[in-house]
Amino acid sequence: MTAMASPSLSAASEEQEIALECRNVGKDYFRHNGERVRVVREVDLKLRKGGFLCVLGPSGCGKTTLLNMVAGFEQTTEGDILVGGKPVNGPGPERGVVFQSDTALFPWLTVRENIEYGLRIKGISKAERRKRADEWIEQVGLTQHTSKFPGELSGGMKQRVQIARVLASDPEILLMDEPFAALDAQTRNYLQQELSELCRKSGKTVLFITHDIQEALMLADHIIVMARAPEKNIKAELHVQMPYPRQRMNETFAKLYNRLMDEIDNPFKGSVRSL
Ligand SMILES: Nc1ncnc2c1ncn2[C@@H]1O[C@H](COP(=O)(O)OP(=O)(O)OP(=O)(O)O)[C@@H](O)[C@H]1O
Repeated sequence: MTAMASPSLSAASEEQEIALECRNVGKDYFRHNGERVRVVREVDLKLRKGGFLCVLGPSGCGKTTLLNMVAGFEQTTEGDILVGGKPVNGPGPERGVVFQSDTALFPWLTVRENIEYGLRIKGISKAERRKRADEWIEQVGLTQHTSKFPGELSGGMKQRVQIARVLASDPEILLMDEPFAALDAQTRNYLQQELSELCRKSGKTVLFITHDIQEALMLADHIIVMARAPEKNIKAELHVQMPYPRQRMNETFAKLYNRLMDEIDNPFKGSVRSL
């Protein structure tokens, strides 16, 4: 493994269209005692259109904070975030967010109504809403459950509704914050395959947060490893060249898994490592 300095981490070569760019992004929070804490530090990255970037790192390293800034839910303290070349100043329809928890669904609306909701806000006609919602319901395998309420669904089904709802609005970038973390292993594996296939078919750009190395290796074409404070956030990057659909039980997978494991376990060495 070679350590190498990288002034700007890049999931995109210069000639590829850039969907998302973070330039020296930092975020401070203030503790209840007034102490200022920098939780995101000097994040530089580029994500190409159609790319699948996983941000991997231990609990508390600032993954969700970074995603929230890209989503426009939080402001940066330092640096800039650009989506499609335009600065992010708040949430926008070109970014669709899938959360870890199913509380993002409206419990009083059916599966179809939940998916139609965002389309209604956008002023899309009733017939078109119905058509789009039903197409996505089918894509995520919920046709038998169209008229059920979230309370009548399993955790995996609810996450599928969230994914369908976001994809039905046709955002350019999908921002996913540990969307499968609360699911059992079997459902999680199944949904990873499903998501990977959906994203490849639709050509969506994805920023996906996880602390699960296997999940990152199943999904991403590019992985960045974040470290906890006080170091600079990004400590390593990996371009994953395994073909899709991926198999967990092969030698390359195991090798990359071990490299990432080492990287997460090891103290930060001061320059970004290319794995
Ligand atoms: N609103 C806030 N005010 C103060 N500190 C915060 C706030 N939100 C997050 N933090 C702190 O910022 C740090 C990073 O939190 P963040 O949720 O981004 O980490 P994470 O890597 O996503 O963790 P996890 O994997 O556990 O979700 C943590 O130490 C957390 O306590």
